[in-house]
Amino acid sequence: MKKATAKPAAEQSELTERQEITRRRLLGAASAAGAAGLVVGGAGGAYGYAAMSDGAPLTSVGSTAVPFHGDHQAGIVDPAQATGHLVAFDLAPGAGRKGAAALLRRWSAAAEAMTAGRAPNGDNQIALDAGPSSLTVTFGFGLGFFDKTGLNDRVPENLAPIPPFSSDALDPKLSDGDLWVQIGGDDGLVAFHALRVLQKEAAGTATLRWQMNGFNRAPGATERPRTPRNLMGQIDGTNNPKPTDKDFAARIFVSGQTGAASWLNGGSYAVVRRIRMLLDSWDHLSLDRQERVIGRRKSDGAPLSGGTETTPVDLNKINPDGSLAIPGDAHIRVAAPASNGGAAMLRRAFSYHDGYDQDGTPNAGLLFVAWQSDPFNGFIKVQQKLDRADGLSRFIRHESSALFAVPGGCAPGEYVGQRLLES
Ligand SMILES: C=CC1=C(C)c2cc3[nH]c(cc4nc(cc5[nH]c(cc1n2)c(C)c5CCC(=O)O)C(CCC(=O)O)=C4C)c(C)c3C=C
Ligand SMILES: [Fe+2]
Repeated sequence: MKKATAKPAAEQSELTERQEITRRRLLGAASAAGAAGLVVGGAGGAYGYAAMSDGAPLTSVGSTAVPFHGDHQAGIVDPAQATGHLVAFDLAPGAGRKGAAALLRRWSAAAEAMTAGRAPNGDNQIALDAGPSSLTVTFGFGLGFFDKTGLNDRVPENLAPIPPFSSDALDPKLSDGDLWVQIGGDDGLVAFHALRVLQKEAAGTATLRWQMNGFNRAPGATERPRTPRNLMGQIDGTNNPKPTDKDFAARIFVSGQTGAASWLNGGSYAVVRRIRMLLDSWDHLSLDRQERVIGRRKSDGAPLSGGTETTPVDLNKINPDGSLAIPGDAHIRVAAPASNGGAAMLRRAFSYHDGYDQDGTPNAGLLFVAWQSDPFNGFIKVQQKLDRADGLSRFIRHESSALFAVPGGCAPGEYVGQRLLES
């Protein structure tokens, strides 16, 4: 990383005139390219960052920074980046509340520096030449965290084990965990750098339980910002709740908690499921069958009830032959809030590919991350329905599962989770 060059938004006035001009140009170019291509950070927006060493600005990809500080942690509302690492740790015996607090303080300091494009303490220089590249680092707590830190009386009521589903094929070694870190960045080295730094900071306090590596399309790969595609080739993420929806904050972020769980206000719950795609079976389906399994066209994501990608789905539309335009077991029918008493979540996924099994089948699929203020009225309710009735079930396998309480964001000088660990 270029040392000590990126500034948090509050310190923008310290930028040199040249940096400021470049920053404005980057922001102007980004807004001209369309809002969908911009990150929206926890504190109210990404800022273009012109890291300078020899007078040349970084590209817009490298120079874009997502503020670490804010009401909510970054990495929830921002578009998923090109590279993602999901990592779970278990607290070491004896680490306790004091050790956990010190770790969160170290992690927050390192994350704050790296997301602003600065080198963290004891840097390993993996990302030395790069700007922040939309790096986000998001921290969450699993049920075991509260037990090992003696904070059982502060467990929020919705942080309960996810019930089993009939189609589950879960690997316990790849599930759960005391602490969770989600890292996302638009540059692979920047994301790996963050992973290594945080892993080193954990030494002696927490051990790695599982790690999953994911990816998405890189910014600039399409002629205009588009909804991501998954490894089945579908446009995936269209009907997510939008920050402009009037109930968006209530659906995604925890609020109104009093007493023991008030530390979680401004936070959220993350459900993490590694879902393998049975791609060989999927590829045998005709395009027509594939589209009817989801209920949308593959080419442009338009619902089979008509229109374009963003046209509202008409679940009641009947074809001329009397059949439902969106089949009865189509994924979007079964998953829709209208079919689940209004239950909704914000899906922010990465694809993964971990090589091939011995029989040649690809070990690939979706690192599904769903954000909601109440997992029982979000992921769990919808998955209970999908488990019974989704036409997509035959082509996917849930292999890992975890639920984390994700605290709200922190202010400068604070660390993530401080309200829990120090009150
Ligand atoms: C429990 C929740 C969900 C799981 C698990 C899930 C897995 C999964 N989904 C796709 C592909 C698509 N999903 C789409 C829409 C969609 N999916 C869910 C929930 C889960 N998906 C919801 C709530 C919705 C929105 C439904 C609606 O209101 O219309 C789509 C269509 C495009 C979109 O709206 O995002 C695709 C494609 C895969 C491949 C998958 C597991 C691997
Ligand atoms: Fe889905």
